[in-house]
Amino acid sequence: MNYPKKVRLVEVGPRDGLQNEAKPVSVEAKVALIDALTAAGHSAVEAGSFVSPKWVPQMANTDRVMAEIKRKPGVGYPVLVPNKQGMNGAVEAHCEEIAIFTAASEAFCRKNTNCSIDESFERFAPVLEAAQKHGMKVRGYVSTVIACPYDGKVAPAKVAEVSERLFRMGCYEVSLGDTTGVGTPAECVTMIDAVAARVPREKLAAHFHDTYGQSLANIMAVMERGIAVFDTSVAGLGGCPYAKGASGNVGTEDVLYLLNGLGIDHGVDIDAVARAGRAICAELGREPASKVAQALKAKAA
Ligand SMILES: CC(C)(COP(=O)([O-])OP(=O)([O-])OC[C@H]1O[C@@H](n2cnc3c(N)ncnc32)[C@H](O)[C@@H]1OP(=O)([O-])[O-])[C@@H](O)C(=O)NCCC(=O)NCCSC(=O)C[C@@](C)(O)CC(=O)[O-]
Repeated sequence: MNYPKKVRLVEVGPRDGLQNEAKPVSVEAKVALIDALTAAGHSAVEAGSFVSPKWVPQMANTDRVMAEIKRKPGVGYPVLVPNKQGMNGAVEAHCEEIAIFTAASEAFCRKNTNCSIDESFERFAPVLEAAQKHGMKVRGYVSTVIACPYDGKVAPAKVAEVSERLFRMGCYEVSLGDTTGVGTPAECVTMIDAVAARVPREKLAAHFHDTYGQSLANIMAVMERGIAVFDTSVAGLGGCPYAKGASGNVGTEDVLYLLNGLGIDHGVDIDAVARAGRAICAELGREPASKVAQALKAKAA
């Protein structure tokens, strides 16, 4: 097997994990979660979004979260920014990294951000300009890289085209999102290879949701194709407000357990992540979705 020796995880639980939860989560609980995930050894923790509070109410307190977290040197705390207005919020909150997001399918892009794919890039232009001015790093997301909940199957060539636009625009990394978690390993490899023909492989990350239980198999398949950055969510929290039925991101604990078994370096303490997961699940009044988190919870009881 040709796996990377080292993998970098981007913990997206505080943003992707929480954005779909109906119960409002306090600033204090979000700050405690982000600080605990940082202390667990993560080098990137996505901390929130500067989007419309009418569209995604759960992210409305991101400015206060950014003001209160203990920012550890060397750790990235990206926030989602869809447009200039969101960028103004990120600048005011002294964010050092943002993530811009679009999709490979027109229907999802419109449902998610109320604009076409081309229009999303028009919105990004002033955002990138401001990011350069303020010395902020910019990550890019492409949603619906396998299928769209409205338009069906998505062509790998379209994913490659959108990814290349983000990369050429100045994103240091492009994260490829199987938003609804429908992909299987063979489809994911085909998609990754198509994108890697236009964007260097080492600039790509994979963002899998576990709706159909394929995410660990997909991670193994794309690791063999040279992908070494994965977005994961503590306790397997998550879903997308604009993709009905999509379940959580692949659980951080599940991925750490897999990587530990393969002897792949990652720098994150699985028990500390699991404790952070139990705390936020208690706050939400729900059980962890991640299988490994469930097993560790039973062991700890
Ligand atoms: C993109 C917009 C803002 C366009 O929304 P819009 O309605 O088209 O924007 P608008 O410019 O016409 O403005 C309308 C109202 O929104 C306000 N507004 C406008 N922009 C902002 C802003 N930045 N922050 C706060 N407020 C904003 C603006 O001030 C105005 O307020 P009003 O006058 O009605 O009171 C909206 O569609 C939106 O917020 N969508 C939510 C997008 C989102 O957060 N989706 C979930 C994250 S993406 C995801 O989960 C996928 C990913 C990344 O994880 C990968 C994967 O799995 O696929």
